[in-house]
Amino acid sequence: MDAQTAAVSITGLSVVRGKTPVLHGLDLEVPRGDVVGLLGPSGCGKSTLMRSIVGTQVIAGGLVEVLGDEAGSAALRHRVGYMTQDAAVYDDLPVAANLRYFARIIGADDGQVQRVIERTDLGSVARSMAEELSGGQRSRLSLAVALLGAPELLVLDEPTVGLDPVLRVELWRLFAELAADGVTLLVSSHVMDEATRCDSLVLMREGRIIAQDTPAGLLARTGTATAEDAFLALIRSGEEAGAETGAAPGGKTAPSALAAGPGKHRATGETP
Ligand SMILES: Nc1ncnc2c1ncn2[C@@H]1O[C@H](COP(=O)(O)OP(=O)(O)OP(=O)(O)O)[C@@H](O)[C@H]1O
Repeated sequence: MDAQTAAVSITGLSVVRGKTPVLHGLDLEVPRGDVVGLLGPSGCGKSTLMRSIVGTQVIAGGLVEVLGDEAGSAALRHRVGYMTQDAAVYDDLPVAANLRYFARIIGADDGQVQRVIERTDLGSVARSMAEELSGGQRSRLSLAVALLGAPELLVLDEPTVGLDPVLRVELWRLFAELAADGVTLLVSSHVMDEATRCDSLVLMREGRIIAQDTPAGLLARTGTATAEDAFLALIRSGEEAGAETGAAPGGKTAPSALAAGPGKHRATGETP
């Protein structure tokens, strides 16, 4: 996969946060137009990987290329949307005013504000204060902010956390609609049952990618029925391989599934 087809191309990404090595030489390719699930237990490095992709993370080594440009470069400002775990909206502003504010910052017009309100089905609460929104509406407002500027890549950090199953299904339906329009989505979650909604899955553990495959491929390869069991089977096989070779557990247990490709640029970020 080259830069024409890959939305994200990462080679040898290492990140140290504080004094702790958090990512250990990751290789990753995200195909354009796919919904890619980034799954793994809390603390495994999902947010750090996402921050590296959107260019807000200082990296210790490696190459991160996004839509053919260096991660975090000005050329990507309108092409990449990022939704962090905490809703970054103003509680004391109405929904529409929040969106108009963020639209001004990136130079998007009011037509775009209207478009993302419709897209995220927030029309009925457009005049409500953000603090009055339900959890699901608040998540959709954060998503609406990320959608301003019509990004080609959406990086969504645990967008469904804290939502009930019905709202989660609604949000995943919206992700599928966006992907059908050609948007690439990288969506993190530690809810394994969301895996089935993705075109492909990236499983992480302890700062390493232990598998990248389609949901069906992952189940077939591990002989399991759920993503959760597949994850556990991969960990077990990694530990067994580690015991045989003397390698540390949690290392790459499925290197053949990793489609590493040549990144061209070194990513630079703003925060450690
Ligand atoms: N500012 C920081 N300084 C030092 N270590 C940090 C910092 N932020 C995160 N870490 C550590 O980096 C590791 C990866 O954190 P990260 O937030 O990327 O994990 P995550 O998989 O997204 O977790 P979660 O699912 O809980 O959000 C964790 O061990 C965490 O403690």
